[in-house]
Amino acid sequence: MPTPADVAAFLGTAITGGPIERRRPLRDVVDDSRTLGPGDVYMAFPGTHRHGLDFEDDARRAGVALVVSDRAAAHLPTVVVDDPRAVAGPLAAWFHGHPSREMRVHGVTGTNGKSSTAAMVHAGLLGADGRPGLLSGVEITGPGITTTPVRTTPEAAVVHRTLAHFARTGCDSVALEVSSHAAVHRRVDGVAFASMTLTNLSPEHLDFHGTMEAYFRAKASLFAQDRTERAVVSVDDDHGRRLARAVRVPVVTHSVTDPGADVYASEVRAPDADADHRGHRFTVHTAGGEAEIRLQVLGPHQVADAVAAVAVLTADDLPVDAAAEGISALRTISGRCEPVSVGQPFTALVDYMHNVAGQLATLPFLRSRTPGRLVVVIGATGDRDPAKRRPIGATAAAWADLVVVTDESPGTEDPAAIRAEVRAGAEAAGHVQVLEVPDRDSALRTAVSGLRRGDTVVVAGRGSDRRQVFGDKVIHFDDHARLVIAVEDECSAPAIGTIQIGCARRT
Ligand SMILES: CC(=O)N[C@H]1[C@@H](OP(=O)(O)OP(=O)(O)OC[C@H]2O[C@@H](n3ccc(=O)[nH]c3=O)[C@H](O)[C@@H]2O)O[C@H](CO)[C@@H](O)[C@@H]1O[C@H](C)C(=O)N[C@@H](C)C(=O)N[C@H](CCC(=O)O)C(=O)O
Ligand SMILES: Nc1ncnc2c1ncn2[C@@H]1O[C@H](COP(=O)(O)OP(=O)(O)OP(=O)(O)O)[C@@H](O)[C@H]1O
Repeated sequence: MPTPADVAAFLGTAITGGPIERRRPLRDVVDDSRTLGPGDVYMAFPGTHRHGLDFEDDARRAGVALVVSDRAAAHLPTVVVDDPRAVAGPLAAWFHGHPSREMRVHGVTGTNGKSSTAAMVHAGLLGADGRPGLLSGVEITGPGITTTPVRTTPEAAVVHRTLAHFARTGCDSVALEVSSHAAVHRRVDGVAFASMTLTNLSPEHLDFHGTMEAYFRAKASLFAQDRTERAVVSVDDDHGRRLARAVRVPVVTHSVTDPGADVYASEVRAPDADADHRGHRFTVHTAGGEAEIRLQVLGPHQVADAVAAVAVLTADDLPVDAAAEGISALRTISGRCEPVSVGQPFTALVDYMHNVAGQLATLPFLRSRTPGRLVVVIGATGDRDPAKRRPIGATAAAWADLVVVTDESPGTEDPAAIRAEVRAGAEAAGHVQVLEVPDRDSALRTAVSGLRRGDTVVVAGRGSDRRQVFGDKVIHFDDHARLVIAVEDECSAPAIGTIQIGCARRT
C-alpha cells in the first residue's frame, strides 16, 4: 500500500506538521470525516458551508495518518496543495492503481436520461455477456455490491474506490453517470473514459451554474481529449450538435429521427394503449448492422436513451444484436415511468420528471394513452432551481385533468411558498382542476381517489429517491411503495350501493 511519503512524492510537495509515520501503509483516500478509518488519507476540502479541517478532532480520533488540504491542520501531518478537489481524483486513481484503465468505462451525462441511459448501457453490456458494473444515481451495482446512492455522482474518492472494487471483482466494463456538479467539483477527474455520452441539455441547475453557457461548458469539459477516447452525442439536441462540432475526440452521433446520424432509430412504434406496461419498439441502425429493440420500459424518451446506449456499445465493438437483446431485456428502471400493478383497472406510475423537458418527454405520451382522466402529482424540490417551479406547474396543467400539488423535499425553504409557486403555474394555465395537498401520502390518496379504467395517475418528481429533507429532518418516503398502498386501499374501499370484489367496482 502507498505510504505518506509516497503520497507527498505523488503530489510533489512536502509533509508539514506531524508527528508523521512516513512509511505507514495507508488504508484508503477518504473525503468525509464521517467515514474515516485508521491509516486513511483525509482529503479536507474547503466547502461552501464547512471546511474539512473543522472536523480535525474527528479525524484524529479515527486514526487518520495524513491530511491533504489547502492549509495545514493544527495537529495532523498535512500535505498542503492549492486546490484539494483538483488533486482528489488523480490521487485516488493512483492510490487504487488506476482501476478505470483496466475496464471500459462509459460515462453518461446530460440534463435528462443519464440514469436511464446508464442502465441501458449496463443492460446492453450484460446482453453481450460482459461483466459490467453500474454507478448511477439510481443504483450502484456490480459483483458482490448493490447499494442505493445518495448522490448522482459521488465524490472522487468514492468513485475510484468503487471502480477499484469493480476491477478487483472482475468487471470488464462500467456505466458511470456523471452530473454537471460532478464535472465542476472534479468528482470524475482521474477516470479514463472509453466514451462519454451527452443525452440532451435543457435549463436545469442554473442556481448552481448561473447560465446555460456555463452549464454547457461544465458538460463539455467532460469530453476533453485527456478524459475520454470518444464522444457519443445526440444530434436531436441543439447543444448536442454544438458539442459534436466542438470536441476534439472521435464523435459518434445518434438520433431518434435523423438517418444522417451514425446510430439512429426507424419504425418507432408506440405500444398499444391496452398493452399493459410495454414500451416502444423500433429498429436501430448502426454502421455494423441493425437490430430490433422491444423496450419493456415505458415512455418515448426511452427510445432516445436506448439509441444512445446502442451508440456507446457498438462504437466499442459490441455486436448490435447483443446490445439490442440486453436493452430489450431491461424490465424496469426504478422510479422511471415505473408502474404500480396491483390489479387495479387504471394505470399508476412513478416517474422522476422534475423539469419541463422531462415532463414534455412523458406527459404527452401518457395523455395519448389515457382515454379517461390524467392525474399528475407534482411538487418542486427546495434549495434548487426556483425558476422552474411555475413552468413545472404550467406544463403539468397543460396535459392533465387534475394536478395535485404536494411537498417534495423542501429542504431549508418554506414548503408552502414552494407549493404556492407550483400551484400558481398550474392555475395560470387554466382549464384544469388544481388541488394543494401538502402531505405527500394524502396527496397520493387524493390522486387515486375515484380513478376508473382508462384513467392514469403519475406521481412525479422523486422517482427512486427515498430521502426528503424538511429543514433539519430527513424523512424516508418511497413514492412507489406508498402508491402501491394508496392504490390497494382505494381499490378495497367500500363503495356505497355497490357490491365490490377487489377493484372490480371501478371497472
Ligand atoms: C453544490 C454541491 O454539490 N455541494 C456539495 C459539496 O458541498 P460543499 O463544497 O459546500 O461542502 P460542505 O458541505 O461545505 O463541506 C465541506 C467539506 O466538509 C466535509 N464534511 C462535512 C460535514 C461533516 O460532518 N464532515 C465532513 O467531512 C464534506 O465532505 C466536504 O468535503 O460537497 C459536499 C461533500 O461532498 C456535498 O455533500 C455537497 O452536495 C450537496 C449537499 C448537494 O446537494 N449536491 C447536489 C446538488 C449534487 O451534487 N447533485 C448532483 C446531481 C444533480 C442532478 O443531476 O440532479 C449529484 O451528482 O448528486
Ligand atoms: N432522453 C430523454 N429526454 C427527455 N427526458 C427524458 C429522457 N430520458 C428521461 N427523461 C425524463 O427525465 C426523467 C429522469 O430520467 P433519468 O433519471 O434517466 O435522468 P437523469 O438525467 O439521470 O436525472 P437526474 O440528473 O436528475 O438524476 C425521467 O423520469 C423522464 O421523465
